[in-house]
Amino acid sequence: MEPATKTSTSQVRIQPHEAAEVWAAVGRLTDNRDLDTLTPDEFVDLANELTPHLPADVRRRVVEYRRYAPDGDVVLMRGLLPEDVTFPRTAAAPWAPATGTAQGAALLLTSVTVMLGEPFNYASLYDGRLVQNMVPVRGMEFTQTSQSSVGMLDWHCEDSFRDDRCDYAGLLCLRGDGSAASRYAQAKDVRLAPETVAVLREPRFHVRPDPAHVLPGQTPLRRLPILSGSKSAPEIAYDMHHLAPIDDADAEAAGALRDLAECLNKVAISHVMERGDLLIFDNKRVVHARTPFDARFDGTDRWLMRTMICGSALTFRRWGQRIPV
Ligand SMILES: O=C(O)CCC(=O)C(=O)O
Ligand SMILES: [Fe+2]
Repeated sequence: MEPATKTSTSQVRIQPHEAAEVWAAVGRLTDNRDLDTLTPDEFVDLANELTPHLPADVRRRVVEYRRYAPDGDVVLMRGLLPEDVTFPRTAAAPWAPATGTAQGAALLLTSVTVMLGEPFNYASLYDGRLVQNMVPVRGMEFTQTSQSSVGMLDWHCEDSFRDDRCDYAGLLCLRGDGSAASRYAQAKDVRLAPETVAVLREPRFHVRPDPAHVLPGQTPLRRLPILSGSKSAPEIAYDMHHLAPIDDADAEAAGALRDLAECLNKVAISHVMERGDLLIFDNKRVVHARTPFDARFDGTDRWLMRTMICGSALTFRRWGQRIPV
């Protein structure tokens, strides 16, 4: 088993002159427009136009990751944002519209992730904004949402309560915080007794909706196995706080969940996101978390932008819209 001190599965370093060239292309394509006036489809179309301007190595590595993930289910790109670009104050909410140079960062993030499929968001999450801000929010410090800070954001996959949850998510860091480590654990690194794995592969669990979603009425609990898929590329659906055995008396299932939580901590990969880091993870094969950090709420707090990606053209066409309900 790999030691827990690993920092990432795969890294791509973007050179300063490459980042400057891409940023210049962002400027040309934006052409002084307010990108917030574009529809989500128009925004993604524009991001697609930016993609050919990305460094060839970035494009090659993203396609390789999508096809074979040869170096693992998490990929980290570093140095995507030029050092001399300044960003506005950290957004005040996940759904706050990007302004000024932050619009360019959102476009850049989308130009990379669009190589994996269709960027989307649910109408129920953060006002359905395509690019969301992962920022601390006052009063939300101890929640199990991206708005938390002094509280640990525990192990989860994005939106396990939906069977059409995203295939990938991309996180671009505009402003880092030295104490906040993003943590990842890959399903393929999980080592458990065969009988525990067998329990986790049975649909003996159900998951509650993520509290970050604004949902009408009672959403039914989704019944699911925690582990699925092939042995060589296993899939995982996990949310430490919102998942439980369907049967309260199912001690075997509860025990398997405990063993899994312990194992995830052992195989965790940690990375402190710095400005210009773009982290992409496979939401079907990786669970993630974030360690506590202090928020000042003064415009200088940690700021990541996130997009979620649907890798299936079929699912995307079924939704019939980029912001499905
Ligand atoms: O802030 C991070 O590193 C991850 C945030 C996250 O996982 C979330 O908002 O769901
Ligand atoms: Fe998350």
